[in-house]
Amino acid sequence: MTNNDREIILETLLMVTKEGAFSHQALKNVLDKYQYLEKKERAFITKVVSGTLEFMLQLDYIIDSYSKVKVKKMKPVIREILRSSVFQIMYLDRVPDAAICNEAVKLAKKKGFKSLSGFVNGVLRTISREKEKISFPDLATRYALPQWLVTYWQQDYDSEVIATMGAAFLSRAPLTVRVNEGKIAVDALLTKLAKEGITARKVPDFPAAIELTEIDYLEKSESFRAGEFYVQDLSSMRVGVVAAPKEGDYVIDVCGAPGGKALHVSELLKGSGQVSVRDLTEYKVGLIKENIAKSGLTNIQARVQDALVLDEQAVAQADIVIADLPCSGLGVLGRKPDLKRRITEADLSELATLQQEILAVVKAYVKPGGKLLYSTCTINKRENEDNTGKFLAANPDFSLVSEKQYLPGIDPGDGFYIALMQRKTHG
Ligand SMILES: C[S@@+](CC[C@H](N)C(=O)[O-])C[C@H]1O[C@@H](n2cnc3c(N)ncnc32)[C@H](O)[C@@H]1O
Repeated sequence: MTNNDREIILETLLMVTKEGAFSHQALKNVLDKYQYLEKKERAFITKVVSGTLEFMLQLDYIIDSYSKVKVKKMKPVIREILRSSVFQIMYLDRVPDAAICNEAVKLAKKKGFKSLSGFVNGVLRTISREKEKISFPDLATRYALPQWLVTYWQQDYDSEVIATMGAAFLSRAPLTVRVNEGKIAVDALLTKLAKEGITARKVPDFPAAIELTEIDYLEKSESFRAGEFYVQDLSSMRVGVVAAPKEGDYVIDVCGAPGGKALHVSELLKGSGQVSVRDLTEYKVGLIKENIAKSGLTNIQARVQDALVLDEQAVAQADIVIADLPCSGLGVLGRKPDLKRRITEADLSELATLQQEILAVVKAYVKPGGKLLYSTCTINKRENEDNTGKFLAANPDFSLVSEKQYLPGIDPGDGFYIALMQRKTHG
């Protein structure tokens, strides 16, 4: 890889860590800006930027262990050069360590830090020499997790579970998609994808799911553009299965964008019934509408509706209400490196309160005898089990049918929580 690639990596990391950009946006911006890059170079830049951000909390520990100047006190350019180089030394074998050090030194000089090039060289060469001996003092550094989050989880999970989740977040999960069986059978899609050069296989216990590997750009797939499959994690597919809609059911999804779960439920209704999907803004509802159009499903409509505001027309109308609510997203930390650095403990409590407020409004839409499904993609008892417990305590006309927290590395798919409740037929 060229020094130019490394300069682009530096530019991208600075956009994220200094200017506060989201990592996927920063990466998209630079890859759009440098259109001339070859596919191999784009892949390298993406890998190093994503990996550096994902492992950052651990990389900083390593650098601090071998540098007199701590990461927090470093000039941003030097800090990002060191972080991305240490990521390569620790986790990529394509480039020899000596070349990584040389390129880092060259880049520091080019960026006007000639006086610090010896420092960069010294720190990186020491880390390269000592790398086999590096050990991590705790779960937070071992799995590149914020210390406050590990402490928070330790209230509810033992260290072994947290370690398993931490390892799962750092491993690359294959991309799972749900086959739109109204359009194509699973086996037929597998044959079609093979012809398109996409490697795919079925997932045990998830009849409509397939896993894709070695896929480079989804939009290139004709089947994807034709709406024959939809990108959806296994955990999220469980919502449709647990909701188990019956023929003719009327379903309201109160926080539905971009529409994954609602589309699944609409498909399970096999052309019968109706699904009303809502979200807060025109933009979000636009995303749902695009996905509905692509799916070819006709028993589903989308509209703007604030879930915190009662929709009088919907009171006692729904056989099933799906409340897949905004949450802290701790179950998908592996896919969202920004979240790890941004989320705070205060956010967790705020979200738990918002979820309670939404549930208190949307419960009214459930018919007597109907179901309320509450789900989140997080691992946090305050948002999950505690909220369900509070809801049931405040609403004796509802009872718990089932409840499960799915944990990454332990259950297939992302971390996820689903509670199914039922409204009593009378009283
Ligand atoms: C977890 S996501 C939903 C994912 C969706 N169920 C799916 O499967 O594709 C939560 C959604 O809640 C929406 N949201 C947040 N606050 C809301 C509110 N007050 N009313 C309606 N939707 C809201 C967000 O815009 C976001 O799209």
